[in-house]
Order: sequence, then structure tokens, then C-alpha cells
Amino acid sequence: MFEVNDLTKVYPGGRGIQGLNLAVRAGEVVALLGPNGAGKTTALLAMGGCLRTDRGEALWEGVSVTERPYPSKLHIGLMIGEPAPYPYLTGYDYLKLYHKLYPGIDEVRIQHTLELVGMTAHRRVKIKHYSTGMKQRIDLASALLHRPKLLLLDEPFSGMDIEGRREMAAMLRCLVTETGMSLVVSSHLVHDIEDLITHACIVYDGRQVETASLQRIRESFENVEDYYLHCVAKHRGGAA
Ligand SMILES: Nc1ncnc2c1ncn2[C@@H]1O[C@H](COP(=O)(O)OP(=O)(O)OP(=O)(O)O)[C@@H](O)[C@H]1O
Repeated sequence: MFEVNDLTKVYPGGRGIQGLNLAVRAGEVVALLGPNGAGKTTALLAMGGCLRTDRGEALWEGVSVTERPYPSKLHIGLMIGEPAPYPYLTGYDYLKLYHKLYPGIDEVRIQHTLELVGMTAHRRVKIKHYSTGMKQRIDLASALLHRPKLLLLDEPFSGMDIEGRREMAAMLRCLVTETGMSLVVSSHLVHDIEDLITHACIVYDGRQVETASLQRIRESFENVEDYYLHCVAKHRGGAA
């Protein structure tokens, strides 16, 4: 179980995220939704222990990710920010280098991970020749190499074409259903993950304004995007 309690990171200038609370159980997929600049990336970085927080913490199985990053990081995979794998390495060499960060990753795991993200055929090609979608895939592979139980994903469809987005969504669906992995995923392309989402958490102007299960959302809205637009309009209008 992954818990986020009162997570707060305010940058000089006053922006960031404040008072975020979440509980993510095995197999749950929380969509972190909000307009540009709402604080989604900041929230994900703080959840992953990559930012020093001002207040609050994220806990994996009761252990603070923020204070003791190492043991929990063995169970958490991160794909946050622009993918920036070393351009002069091949996809395979990049994973080979990356695997040293974690114990127990062998050749079979690397090959299987390449297969999982559909990059086996391109494993010997240098990353500088990869398309944006291929870079996203190899970045996802590096996040999956240690078989995390929780994946924190920031805009996983960014820069991908329609086909690539569908494939990425199918990959994530497969990971969740076959491994029971949990996801916290920010995306402006809600439709692409609509059938994956179990909960939606709406952030607006650095604050968590609404969180609901898919079941509850579907009682009143046709889809998650309509729910999101409703929440944003309500809070843009100054509602409490
Ligand atoms: N290092 C920083 N120093 C100061 N302000 C920052 C810093 N990083 C981000 N911000 C500001 O914090 C706010 C939240 O940024 P963040 O990247 O978390 O938003 P986001 O919801 O992920 O946005 P987007 O959807 O555009 O990716 C923005 O106003 C941003 O300009």
C-alpha cells in the first residue's frame, strides 16, 4: 500500500503542491489530473522521494519514501519528466548500465523487459536514432527493470503518435492486470487511460481539490474527462 499524507512542496515563488493525500492499493490506478502548472509533476517527484518536501510524506508499506528512499525505491518505478536516456548508448546498453542500480537483475530480465515494451527489434540501435515514442518506451523499460510494485508516471503519452499511445496504454493495462502493479499517472490524455483508472485525483492551483473512485464518477458523469472538467470549472469559479 502506498500512502501520501499532507505532501507539500512549495517552490520559491509560491507554486508547487500543498496538502496532497492519497491511498493507493495493489492494482489501483490513480489518475492525477490538473491543468498545466497545477503541480502534478511536483507531486510525483515528491511521492518518488526525488524532492525534499516542506511537509508531509509518502509511505510505501509504512516506510517513508521521503526519509528512507532506498528500501522503498526497490518497489517503486519512476518515469517523470522528459525521457533523457544517454543518446550514444544502444537501448540494450542503456538497460545494461541501468540494471547496476538494482540487485538481482540478470540478462533474462533485461531481454524480457525489452520485449515487454516492444523494443527487442531496436535494442542494438543507438538511442540518438530513436523516435520520441521509442525513447518513452526505453525510459519505461528502465523504470520496469526491477519489477516495481508501484509505478509513478508523468505524461507517459507525451509526444507519442496515436498508435504509440494505444500501445503504451495496452502495455500499462497488461502490467496492471498481469502483475497487480499500482500506478499513479498524470496525463492530459484521459481518454487513453479511461479504462485503466480506478480513481481520479484532481489538482488545481497547487491543491488537491477532489478525489473519487471511478465507480463514484460514473454515477454522475459519462467519463473521467467530464468529471475533470466539472471539477476544474467549479474551482475556477472559486467554489470551496
Ligand atoms: N524548480 C522550480 N522552481 C520554482 N517553480 C517551479 C519549479 N518547478 C516547477 N515550478 C512551478 O510550480 C508549478 C507546478 O509545476 P508542475 O511542473 O508541478 O506542474 P504540472 O501540473 O506538472 O504542469 P504541466 O501539466 O504543465 O506539466 C508551476 O507553476 C511551475 O512553474
